[in-house]
Amino acid sequence: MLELRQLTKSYASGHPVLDKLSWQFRAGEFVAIMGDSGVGKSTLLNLIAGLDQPDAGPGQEASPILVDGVAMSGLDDDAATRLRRARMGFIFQAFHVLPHLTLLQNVALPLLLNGLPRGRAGQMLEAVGLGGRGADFPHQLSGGELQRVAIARALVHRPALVLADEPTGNLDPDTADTILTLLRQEIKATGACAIMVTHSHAAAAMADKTLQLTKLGIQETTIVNPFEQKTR
Ligand SMILES: Nc1ncnc2c1ncn2[C@@H]1O[C@H](COP(=O)(O)OP(=O)(O)OP(=O)(O)O)[C@@H](O)[C@H]1O
Repeated sequence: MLELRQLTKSYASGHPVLDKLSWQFRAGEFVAIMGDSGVGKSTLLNLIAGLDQPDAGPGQEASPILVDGVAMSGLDDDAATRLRRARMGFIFQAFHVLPHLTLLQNVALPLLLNGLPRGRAGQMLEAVGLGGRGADFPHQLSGGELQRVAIARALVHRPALVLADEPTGNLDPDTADTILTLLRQEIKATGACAIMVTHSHAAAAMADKTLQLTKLGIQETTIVNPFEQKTR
């Protein structure tokens, strides 16, 4: 569904943050990405989202990011926007809930932009526990409630690829658990792939697999939920 081929990203300072990263993400898979602060997790998500560009030029892979076999680097701005809008859902800090729209309108936005029926917006608000709040405006919500709106909006149009950067960062453990269960159910129901960057072991334990990003590259690792460990 998503393939990274020798993906490399350097900032002006020179040394690559991501150095020839290769991985295949499959449809229906919920993957957590963990790693030390500054190792490049958000950079990786931004590149996949097309919000930032990988290194290009001699010695670099020509198509380092493929979505359903389509090279992101081969798309012009319009085509990249269409792909993002139709096929991706974002749970990023940068994609804030829009302040002048009601919660229902915020969640319905991806449906509107994709020409889809808007009925599912109300269902998604309900699924994140905000069923009665559709007419409210974002300023009336707590940080955690806003995050739930962002999650409903990211999933409402059944995207093939969900990208989440610390989606449960400002949620209490119970709400985080409910939200990740919902994310998981959605992925399993729609066959989407979700990639979640997190520092939380409890969140990572909800994923099918956890990848550890280090300076040396990316590799699968085993996460044990500390709350589920048996005491002897
Ligand atoms: N726009 C930028 N210009 C220059 N350097 C950047 C830029 N964005 C990120 N970096 C650097 O790239 C490295 C990786 O940053 P990134 O935000 O991807 O890390 P991260 O793993 O997500 O960290 P954290 O867990 O703290 O959020 C850091 O050293 C950061 O300073």
